[in-house]
This record gives sequence, structure tokens and C-alpha cells, in this order.
Amino acid sequence: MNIKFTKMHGAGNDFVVIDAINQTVNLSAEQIRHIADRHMGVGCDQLLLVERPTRDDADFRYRIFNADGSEVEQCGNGARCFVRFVHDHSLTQQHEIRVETASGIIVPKLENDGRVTVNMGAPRFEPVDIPFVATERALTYTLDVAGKDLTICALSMGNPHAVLLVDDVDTAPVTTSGALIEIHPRFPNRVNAGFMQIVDRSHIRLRVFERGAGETLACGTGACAAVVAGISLGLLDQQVEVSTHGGTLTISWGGGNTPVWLTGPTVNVFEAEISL
Ligand SMILES: N[C@H](CCC[C@H](N)C(=O)O)C(=O)O
Repeated sequence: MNIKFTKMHGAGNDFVVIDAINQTVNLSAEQIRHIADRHMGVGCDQLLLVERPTRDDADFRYRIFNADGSEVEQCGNGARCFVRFVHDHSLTQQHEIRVETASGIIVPKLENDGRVTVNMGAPRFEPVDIPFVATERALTYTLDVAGKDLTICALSMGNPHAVLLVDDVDTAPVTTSGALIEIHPRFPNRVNAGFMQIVDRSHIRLRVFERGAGETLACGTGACAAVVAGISLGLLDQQVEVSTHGGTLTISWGGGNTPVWLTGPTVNVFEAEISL
């Protein structure tokens, strides 16, 4: 089976994007892991499938698979690359697109300056929605990680996030504690672990150990979750610049049940075919 794909990235979070409308694509988890492998395959953090919608209120459906082959509910940087992809491949002329994802409809918009802004929907805090094991909803939780009590915020952007405050992301235990938090038993579906350094009320630095992919250069939903956590803790204003190792994302949230807005860059790296 030969599959055409486009390699893209959004602030260094990289994707293999596949048009599954104009080509028949049936990939096993093992084949996805092979494609994502940075030595034996193409290499990516996530693989995105662009499909026809299954609901009348959507223009497209996009499915998201982590490098470990797991299918997930949401991907913020992927949503931006998705919009660039469907425009570049003439799959639509619309600038505002309703996209069906496993966690509901998101509405990305291609701006005139080429950047993409995505309405990522409202954050969810109820433990059952994250999902997270807790007796009740709280602003922060104590998580026992390898015998140390860590304070986290827990929320869902459609996918689960744990957010920790650190003094300096450069020295934060992202790869050690992040890996343990990802598989912590209180997160039955695993979790993305974000390490946030507050620079000032409109600027944070962020590193994310992503569920199913390890540390990435940027995480769109992770940036949304970190800013929502920071605003909820009274530490951030409504619009925040998020500095990641891969670039800068802009997040805004009005609080409560209002949507989180994500804006950032997208880059086409190359087009190719892979034989499976
Ligand atoms: N690793 C995430 C999916 C990709 C999210 C990230 N790449 C983004 O830009 O939001 C998860 O398992 O929920």
C-alpha cells in the first residue's frame, strides 16, 4: 500500500498528515508506530487523518493518533496544520471550518496573515470528564509521584492535562516526573503533563511531556490547559503568550464555560509517499 502524506509542524510539534478522502487508508496501530518512528519510518509526534465528516454539522472529520499508535480526542497544533492542509490541497475554500474530532466540534479559522486561530471549546474540570480519580472537583490536587507530593491542576481540553507550576522550565523534571505522571493510576486514560513557568501575567514558558509521544517541542492543548490553569489560579490575564521550545503560541480564555482560543504558526515541510 502506498500512501501520500504531508509532513508539517506547528511550533515544532510535528505531524504526518494524510488525505483519507481521496485515498483509501486503513492503518493499524503498529503501522502508525512505524510511520511515526524517527529512525525506521517518517517520524512525527502525531499522525492526522483527514476524512469526510460523520455528522451534518461538520465540514470535515480529523482523527489524531499519537506516535505510540493510540487514538486521542484532540490536538491543538494539529488542528492548525489540518486547516493549512485542506486549503493547500484544495479540499475546501472556506476560511472558517467546522471540524469533527473525537471530543466534539472545533472551529479553526485561517487568518489573512496565514496564521490559524482555533476555537478549542471550553475547558472541562469535573474529574469524571478529564478523567481523573478524585472525590470532588478542586482547583488543585496533590499527586503522589514516586513518593513525592506534587501539586497539579487537572482539566480536559477534550484530552486530559495535568499542569504543574515550576520556577524554571529548563531545570524542571519534565522527562522523569513527566513520564511518571503520564501513567499515574489516578488518570485512567493516562495524561499529558505540562510544566509551566510564569514569566509575568501575560507570558509563560511551557514544556509538555505528552501522552503517547513523550516531550514535544510544543503542545497546543497543553498550552491551552496551562493558561486556563494559570488564569484559574489568579496568576495570568486573559491573553497569554506561551513560549515553547518550538515557538510561540497565543492563548486566550474569558473564564467559565467560554471557549479557549489558540493561535500559532503552521509549516509545510515536505510531501512524499510511504510504502507499507
Ligand atoms: N498527546 C496528546 C495529543 C496531541 C496533543 C498535542 N500535540 C496538541 O497540539 O494539542 C494526547 O494524547 O492527548
